[in-house]
Amino acid sequence: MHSAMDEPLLAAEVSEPGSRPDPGGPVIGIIGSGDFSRSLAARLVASGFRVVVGSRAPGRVASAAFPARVELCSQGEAAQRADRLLFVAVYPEHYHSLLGLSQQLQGKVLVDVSNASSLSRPEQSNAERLAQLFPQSSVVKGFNVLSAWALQAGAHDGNRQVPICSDEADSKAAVLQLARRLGFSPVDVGGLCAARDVEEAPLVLFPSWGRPVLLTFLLFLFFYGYNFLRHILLPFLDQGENNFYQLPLVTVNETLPAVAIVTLALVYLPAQVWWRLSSSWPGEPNIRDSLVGWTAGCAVGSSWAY
Ligand SMILES: NC(=O)C1=CN([C@@H]2O[C@H](COP(=O)(O)OP(=O)(O)OC[C@H]3O[C@@H](n4cnc5c(N)ncnc54)[C@H](OP(=O)(O)O)[C@@H]3O)[C@@H](O)[C@H]2O)C=CC1
Ligand SMILES: [Fe+3]
Repeated sequence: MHSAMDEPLLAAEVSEPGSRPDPGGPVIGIIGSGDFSRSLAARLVASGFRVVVGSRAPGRVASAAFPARVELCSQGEAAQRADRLLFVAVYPEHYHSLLGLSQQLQGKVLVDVSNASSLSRPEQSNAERLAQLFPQSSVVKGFNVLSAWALQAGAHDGNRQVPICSDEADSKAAVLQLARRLGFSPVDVGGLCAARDVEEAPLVLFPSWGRPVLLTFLLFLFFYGYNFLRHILLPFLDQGENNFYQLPLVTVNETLPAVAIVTLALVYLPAQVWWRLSSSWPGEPNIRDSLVGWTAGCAVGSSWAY
């Protein structure tokens, strides 16, 4: 029996990640001709894909804004011509203006690239709203964590993980595959209910840093208090020595190395101890694997220690 799983997800299936798809393969559509659309189109073309961009007014879009191989057309035409995947690169408040395209978008995969505008945790994510507006299409959330600049620059540096979620497994697989072809590292984060977190991810500054910062601050207070007692208060009470002028500089300087060494120990010692203990239990590879994770996860903490 023929199933959707038998169909190739994208243009010519290529097994090696570095290889390019067949330029005569399926067409990828983008609705909207703004910053994100331009960068995405450039990246898709550079990766060997055919691209159609649908604009409300294609005649008014500066043709130099897009690579020569990108075709600019009306939104309806782009929706029609895209074989399977269509990126919705318009702001969520304008999604309803696309309702007239429902017919052409039927059965297509809509990739919602929008970000949350605040961390107010609305009831519905943008992607869920898009899915509600277009029940005949399947919606995949993804690519929103990439800035237009990062899309153009490509995955040369740093962290280029792209969380992707959807309720439709086939559609999600197609977008995961596309992200990989563009040189990014897609991460399947589950169903569309995860979209709210994905949309808020670009707004969260230094995720997971709260506790390390608090712990470091408490350690600082502890050692500062200890040094104050030992070098300032006790000599003053004992011998009347006035060392209070040392508080802003000398005491801080005495405190910082202690904080650093304790933080470093907190970061590495638990993993080291467990590692040694677990190496004496030969049948416990899972514990060792999780320790590798622990040590890697301590990178954030170690930067504080330095
Ligand atoms: N810029 C970035 O770095 C990033 C953007 N994003 C997301 O991508 C989406 C697009 O962002 P961006 O490209 O920067 O935005 P722009 O303002 O640059 O472009 C938005 C485009 O939407 C189109 N559009 C369609 N319908 C309407 C409408 N009714 N009113 C106004 N515009 C409409 C317009 O294209 P036309 O006139 O041709 O129809 C316009 O160019 C947003 O959801 C954003 O959150 C996500 C990550 C990064
Ligand atoms: Fe280190």
